[in-house]
Amino acid sequence: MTDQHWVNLDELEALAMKKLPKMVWGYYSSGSESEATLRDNRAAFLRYNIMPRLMVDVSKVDTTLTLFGEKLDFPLLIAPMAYHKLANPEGEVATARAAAACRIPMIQSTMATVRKEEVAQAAKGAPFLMLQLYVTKNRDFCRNLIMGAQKAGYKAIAVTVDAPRLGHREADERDSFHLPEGMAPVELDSLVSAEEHARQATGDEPKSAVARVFYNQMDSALTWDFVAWVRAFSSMRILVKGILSPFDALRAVEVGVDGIIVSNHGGRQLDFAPATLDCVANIKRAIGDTVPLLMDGGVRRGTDILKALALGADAVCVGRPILHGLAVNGQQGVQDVIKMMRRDFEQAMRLSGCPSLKSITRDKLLKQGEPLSRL
Ligand SMILES: Cc1cc2nc3c(=O)[nH]c(=O)nc-3n(C[C@H](O)[C@H](O)[C@H](O)COP(=O)(O)O)c2cc1C
Ligand SMILES: CC(C)CC(=O)C(=O)O
Repeated sequence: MTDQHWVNLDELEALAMKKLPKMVWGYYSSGSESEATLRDNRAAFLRYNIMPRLMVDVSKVDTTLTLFGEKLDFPLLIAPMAYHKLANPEGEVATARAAAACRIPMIQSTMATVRKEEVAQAAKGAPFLMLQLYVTKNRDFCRNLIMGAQKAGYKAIAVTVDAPRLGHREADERDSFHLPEGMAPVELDSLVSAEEHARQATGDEPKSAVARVFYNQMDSALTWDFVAWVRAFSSMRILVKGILSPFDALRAVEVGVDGIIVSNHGGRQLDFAPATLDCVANIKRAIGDTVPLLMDGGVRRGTDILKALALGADAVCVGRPILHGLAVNGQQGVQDVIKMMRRDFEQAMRLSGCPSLKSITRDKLLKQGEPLSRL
């Protein structure tokens, strides 16, 4: 297996592990505490089988969809992740170019290592950009960030609601995770000095610099009235990211969000939170067709996308494999990841007898333990 030749995302992951410094690999790959949720995100996909229906004309399969008024080539978005420059010197610029080339949206993290205006430039041609928002205690800063994104042409914000504190990632503690000198989440410039991100902990402080900065800046008092607060000054669409309970999903719809991202943060926040795939159907039942439903966590195969859609998701987001592609081969590596997922999703649609996204329905799936007679 060479850098150029990997045939699935597990092989790509192994290449990325070899290439990245231990501290970066630890940060990218880990989940919180015993990593039960991290593992379960993947295991949940294995709990479902797909019952193919045959003799359906699948000579053409239509993977396209319209989301927030824009056309996507297939139902995949790039999940927000911090610090792309840890994987490649071009950082989020390379990722954004790949999103544009593959005509899928990118969600940029608040903790990006490239400014949002530069990312917007690089993403020209992508269906749209979203800015993921970590809500800072300093609300003036937060308002400026949102208005800056609106001005730069971002279509939506995705407010991350599963992180009143950063989850306890033991690899980061062990490695005293910190950013290399000269690298910083640039949007936070006016709040946190570059030295602070690179500083090693002293005394009783959290050993991980990311945990320390997060603790000092982010607002653990965040509640649902935040949505109305944003509405009052911004016309951007508002999504919430990190929903697992159908009650929270209903509450989100009640306060007027434009979309929900079912997520447990890739198993990095509450350990023993349920696998996201297991939450999708319940949430879909609760909110119906009110707003688009996205999900992320452990999506690695075309059949995974098909399963998520069959359970009620409109689209999925993919996280770590994007960073692996970026680490192994920059923009081209990210494009290769997206292309492979698209090819494999089309294959899953063909072999299961689903020529359109609409035809991917719950009755194509059989959960472990369910009798065949359910179909
Ligand atoms: C290295 C890394 C950094 C992340 N940074 C953010 C972030 O800044 N904001 C956020 O809302 N989620 C963040 N996430 C969570 C992802 O958006 C997403 O929920 C998760 O990675 C999806 O799972 P997957 O990696 O199994 O595809 C991060 C995840 C990873 C692995
Ligand atoms: C910089 C971090 C707060 C980004 C994050 O959400 C994560 O590492 O999971």
